[in-house]
Amino acid sequence: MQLMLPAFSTSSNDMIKKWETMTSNAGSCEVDVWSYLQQLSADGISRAAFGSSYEEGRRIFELISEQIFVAIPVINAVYIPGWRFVPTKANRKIMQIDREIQTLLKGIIQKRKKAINNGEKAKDDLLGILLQSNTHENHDEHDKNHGLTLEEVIRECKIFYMAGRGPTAVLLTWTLILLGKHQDWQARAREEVLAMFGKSNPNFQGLNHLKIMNMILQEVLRLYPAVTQLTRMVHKDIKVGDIFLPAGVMVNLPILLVQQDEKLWGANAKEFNPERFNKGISKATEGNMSFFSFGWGPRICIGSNFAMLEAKMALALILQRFSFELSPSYTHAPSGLGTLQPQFGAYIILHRL
Ligand code: HEM
Repeated sequence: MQLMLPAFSTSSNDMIKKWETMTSNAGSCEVDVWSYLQQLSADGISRAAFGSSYEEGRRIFELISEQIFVAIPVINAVYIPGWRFVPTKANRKIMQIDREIQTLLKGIIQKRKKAINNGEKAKDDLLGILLQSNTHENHDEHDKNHGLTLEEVIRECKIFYMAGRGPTAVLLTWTLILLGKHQDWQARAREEVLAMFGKSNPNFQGLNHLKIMNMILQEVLRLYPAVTQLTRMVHKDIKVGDIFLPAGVMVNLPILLVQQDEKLWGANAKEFNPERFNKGISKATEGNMSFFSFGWGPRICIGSNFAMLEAKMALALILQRFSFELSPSYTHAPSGLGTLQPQFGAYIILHRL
């Protein structure tokens, strides 16, 4: 994870520089932080996973967003087996975008493979790690018996790209909104950051020791989980408590509802109170399975440490340089399509420190 820190630092500092320019005249300005944080998180995942900056990978991001936009109505429609192979307008668009993404990613991968074959050291990013493990395992990219095929490497990169860029922006956005509203917690978080780093660039060890910030991020994840629900299929008949679940049944796990349930979290379940995480997650949950913003079990999010480190880096840099409050033009309207997003943006007033 430590190797990813320079990527997070570069992306966050790029965003901070833009905000500094915007506040340079009046000392303060109103910003819709949602769009900046989406770009920050896209940039972070791009640099960390592909070593390419957001600017270079912009076309890929545009394509993935376009594909999701076209695919959502198709996914939400009544399921008909084999329908996705019927050449409807939407299906043809999805396939065309897919081909374009594959071509772009193939270009990046092939450039890297050439460099590795020419004796260059593999880069310390996800793609570099996948390709290097493949050069040991698999000298023939079409040999399906060893290592990953080129298509599989592409698929892995695409999953990372898609799974990694959205939720961290969501976490950071709700954090700024809540800290904009709860000035006492913003002040406590800033005090901790300044005591740890002063105005210097945050380092890995320091970020891992920010207790107040960790409590704040846990509480934001509890109240505004980026992924609001999970679905699982029951594979064999099972009894859970008094409920019998036959094989084949789909079960919905409503993360958001469980994490705000008063029976599990007490009468103040819906209030923002990071203090509840003061003694860690197991104390806060009293041993219940009531906090699972990153999922649970074998399919738990593999990017949770990545997301927390990126969020801490960005938040520490913001707190060092700005104080902020909610703008009167902010409308609170969390919307749950895909991830839990602020439907009308996240308008914050930034003040230069
Ligand atoms: C605050 C940020 C994030 C949240 C709240 C989050 C949440 C989740 C959740 C709820 C799941 C589903 C787990 C399950 O089915 O049990 C998941 C899966 C996944 N996440 Fe994240 N995630 C975040 C950031 C990231 C990042 C930054 C990456 C990549 C670097 C990432 C990569 C993945 C992948 C690849 C999966 C699929 C794992 C699998 O199916 O085996 N996530 N995430």
